Formats: sequence, C-alpha cells, structure tokens
Amino acid sequence: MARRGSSHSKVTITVDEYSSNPTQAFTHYNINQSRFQPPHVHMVEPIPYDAPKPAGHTRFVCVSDTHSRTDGIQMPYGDVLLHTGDFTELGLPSEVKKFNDWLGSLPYEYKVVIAGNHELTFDKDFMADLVKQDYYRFPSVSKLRPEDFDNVQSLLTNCIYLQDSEVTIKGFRIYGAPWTPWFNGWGFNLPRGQSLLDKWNQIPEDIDILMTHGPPLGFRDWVPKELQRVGCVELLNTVQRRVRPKLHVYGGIHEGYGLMTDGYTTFINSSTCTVSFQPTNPPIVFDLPNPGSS
Ligand SMILES: Nc1nc2c(ncn2[C@@H]2O[C@H](COP(=O)(O)O)[C@@H](O)[C@H]2O)c(=O)[nH]1
Ligand SMILES: [Mn+2]
Ligand SMILES: [Mn+2]
Repeated sequence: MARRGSSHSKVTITVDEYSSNPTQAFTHYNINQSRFQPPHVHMVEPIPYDAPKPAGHTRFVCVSDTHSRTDGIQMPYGDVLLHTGDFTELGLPSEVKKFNDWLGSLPYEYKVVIAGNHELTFDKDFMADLVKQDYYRFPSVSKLRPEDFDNVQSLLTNCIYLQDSEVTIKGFRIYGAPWTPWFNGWGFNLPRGQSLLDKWNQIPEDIDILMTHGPPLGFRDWVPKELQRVGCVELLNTVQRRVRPKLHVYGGIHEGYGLMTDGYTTFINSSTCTVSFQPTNPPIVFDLPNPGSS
C-alpha cells in the first residue's frame, strides 16, 4: 500500500488489496486500523460567511458540480475560487461559454477550475471513442464537429484550468486532476487500481491544495441510495501517505457535501448540486494561513 524508498524518504503507493471494493476497504481499515475514527477523523463545521478572515490568511471559496445551474447561487466573499468539476451537463461549448461568463461576473482575484466526468468534450480520448461506440447516448455531443470542441479549454478565459497540472497562487501550490473511478462510462473515467494510481502518482509532494473531481475513500463518499462507499482507495493512500496536502477539495458525490478532517488534511466535498441536481448546497469557504507566515 505504501513503501518508503531506501535512499530517499520518498513514499511509493502501490495498489491497495481492497482497491476494487471501497465499502469493504472502509470496513476493513476502520475495524483493523481505526482509520476513520475520532479523535483524528471528525466532521468540521463550515466557516460562517461573515466570520472575519484572520490576518495573514487566504480565503478559498469552494464550489463543485454546478451542472450549468449557477443562476441564483449566492457567492460569499473570498480571495480564490476553487471549482472541482461538473460545471456543465455534457461539456457542450455553449455550456462552457455560459459557465465562463458566470466566472467573469465573480469578484475573486483568482479562479481555479478542473473538469469532471460531465465535461465530455474536455476528455480527448472519450471524444475519440464516442463516434465508434454508443452514438445515441449523447446525441448533442456526437453532433459536434471536431473543430467545435478541439480547443474547448480555450473557452475558459476567466479562470485557470488545471488538468494533471499545478499552479502557484499567493504562495499556495494547487494541483488539479479530473479522474474518477469508472461509473457508467462518462468522461475522465478510469478503472480503479493501477490506472487511477498512475494519475495520482503524477501529483507532486509539497502540494498545499489538491483538487480532484471525486472523493477519496471514507471522506464524504457515501452514496445512501446504494449503501456504498465509492471513494478511491488509491487517492486516499496518496493523500494521507505521500502528498499530505493541507486541503483536499472535490465534489462528485453530491450526497457527500460537507467537511471533514483526518487531523492534518481538511477534506471538503463542495458539491453545489444535490443528488436531485438542485443547486442548493451553499459554497464552502475555508481559510488557510499564507505560506511563510507564522
Ligand atoms: N454508486 C456510485 N454512484 C455514483 C458514482 N459517481 C457518481 N455517482 C452518483 O451519481 C450522482 C451524480 O454524479 P454525476 O457525476 O452524474 O454528477 C452522485 O451524486 C452519485 O449519487 C460512483 O462512482 N458510484
Ligand atoms: Mn456531478
Ligand atoms: Mn461527476
């Protein structure tokens, strides 16, 4: 699961023996390692919007899974907006333009965005396969000409778009990745295990804020209608044993909206839409001390 190399202290994550069954993984690690138990692991109350920002801090505003339903979302004060994917329903260029216009109307100094499984046109491999496979599944996407979506990322002029890449903002190293465990064959879906681990292995150490579309195992990843945990086991091991960011932000599982901590990393599932795709979960704000300030 995690090995420390001999010459340097770099930790290597390997595929977990419970990788393919996150519900079983959760039960096993909870019983045998108390891995998801208090006092370290617990829920966190969100900061009220009117709480003053402490001196020497940056305020992050987290949203996710807005699914082209941004009208009416009340956006709080903050410095940096983080959107962790599913900003559209299908990744149609018209939806991306509308989302970009919304971003342009917001006052934050920086806006950082990743894609989710609904941003089909952002996933080049998915689009290449679409014509060969299930033409009628996404008719409006299949109708697009390559020139309509080849540069779809360039429509996001009002934010920094991350895809297996990082940016440093106000001294914070922020890394973003769109991948989620395979579920119904959407964009950026990969099998659990080595395929996803290969993506997580691209995340550098010393990242302060990790943005993914989906949750890690055990932290706001419960799907009540199926009585299942669906978070990625390799993502959890990568976050807790190798990267150790101060903040891990995601969405993906709309029912998991809320905050938790493991005593070191704060985990925020900021899904704006509920499971019935109503955009009623408020944006979550989080303050972090600026790097280098004491
Ligand atoms: N059992 C699983 N359910 C999942 C998974 N990923 C998503 N979901 C469910 O769908 C909704 C909406 O997700 P979206 O990507 O279509 O916006 C989510 O809230 C879950 O209820 C999964 O991997 N396994
Ligand atoms: Mn979603
Ligand atoms: Mn999603």
